[in-house]
Amino acid sequence: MQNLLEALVSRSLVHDQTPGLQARLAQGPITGYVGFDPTADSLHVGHLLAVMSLAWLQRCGGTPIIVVGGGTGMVGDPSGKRSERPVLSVEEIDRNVAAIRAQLERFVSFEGQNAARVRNNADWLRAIGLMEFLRDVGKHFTVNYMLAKDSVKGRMESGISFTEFSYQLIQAYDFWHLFRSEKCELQMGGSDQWGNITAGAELVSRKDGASVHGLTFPLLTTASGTKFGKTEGGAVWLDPARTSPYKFFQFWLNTDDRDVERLLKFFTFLSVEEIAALLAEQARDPGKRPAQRRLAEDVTARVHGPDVTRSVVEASRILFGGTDLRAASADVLEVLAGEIPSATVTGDELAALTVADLLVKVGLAASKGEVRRGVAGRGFSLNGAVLESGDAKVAAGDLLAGGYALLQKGKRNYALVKVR
Ligand SMILES: Nc1ncnc2c1ncn2[C@@H]1O[C@H](COP(=O)(O)OP(=O)(O)OP(=O)(O)O)[C@@H](O)[C@H]1O
Ligand SMILES: N[C@@H](Cc1ccc(O)cc1)C(=O)O
Repeated sequence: MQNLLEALVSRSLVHDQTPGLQARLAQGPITGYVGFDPTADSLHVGHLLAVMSLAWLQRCGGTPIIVVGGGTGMVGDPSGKRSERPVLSVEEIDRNVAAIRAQLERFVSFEGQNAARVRNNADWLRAIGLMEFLRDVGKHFTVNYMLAKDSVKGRMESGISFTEFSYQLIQAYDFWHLFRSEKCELQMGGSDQWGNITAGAELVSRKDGASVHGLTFPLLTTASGTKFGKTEGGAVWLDPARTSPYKFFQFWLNTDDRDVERLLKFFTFLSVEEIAALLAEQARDPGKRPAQRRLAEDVTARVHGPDVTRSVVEASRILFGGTDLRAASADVLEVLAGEIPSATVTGDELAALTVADLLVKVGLAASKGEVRRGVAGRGFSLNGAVLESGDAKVAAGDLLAGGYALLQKGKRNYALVKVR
């Protein structure tokens, strides 16, 4: 079986590790965890590295524990944050926990000897009494130690509440609790989590005299310097209601050539040799972007499932040319209708409207005059065929699957009309 550290190092997934991890892994598979705080009702692609690290742990024979932070979410992690986190109500936290838990469960297997486990730290943290906590946990840390953490140092100017200052001890308690109750010996997280992870290892060592381990992965930025996972529209979410599977797919497809090798290593299970072969293919035919395509298909399938991915791949093929529209299924056109301007008309309305009316209705032209001029310049198409006249009507028999007509202005502007 593959060694976890070797697997992660070969994919440049290791930013930092505690001494002795290699030696511990040489003794056999390990139980390890990653925690996710319920700051929103969905994970975003920035969380996917953490999810992949748990999947690798399982592939290497280890037992992954997913911790959802119903307790820590009440406190707020200052790591990597320049200002205080907003306080969420307990109801909101519990709702978010349920939503992200369902997303996380898709990435690991709950079968076999090393089946994954899911834990909610609300179950142990919400019950702790303050006196007990100060005595049993707080006593093991000096304020000096806590002040030296980057998460706190970075806030010395702007200020940090006592609540967020204590966060490192709460996360430390989790690690100790999981060590005690499930023999969990490894915690992984983004590089911003290093301070919290090492505080946990410190607590286990102080209370139980045992050594446990930590591993962090790099915080991803793109070649253009932005934090990975953010677009102008904000974060790229896993929840299809927040980021449609089509936009999710496009996010990966648009990966810069300079980033694609790194992202294939991080976010797919393709072997290093398979990745090298894809890049060689890319070098031969850069226009087809086989590396980006494979990345986008692979990640979208893992997050949204193979059926949705097939529709999305097909829909993007339609917009980027080179497909026979007559072969498009109603599902695919429905995916497209969610992404491009569209309008719905009844059969009677269709019979009464000209194509020029429809182009104006969906916003591809401001007026019939614009349609006339555009048609003269062969600038509009209907279902892939250049429009010869704006006065034509769309016959029911010309409609695509699902009762759709695809209108197009120039190369890049599309709209759909759905006939009810
Ligand atoms: N670009 C990234 N690369 C690697 N890990 C990330 C990335 N973004 C987020 N993470 C990981 O996910 C965890 C949770 O992300 P968090 O909610 O703090 O970030 P965020 O939503 O990107 O925040 P914000 O945009 O408000 O800074 C982080 O602790 C970090 O370990
Ligand atoms: N602090 C982590 C989440 C986390 C919560 C509880 C833990 O025990 C571990 C990690 C984050 O903000 O990403």
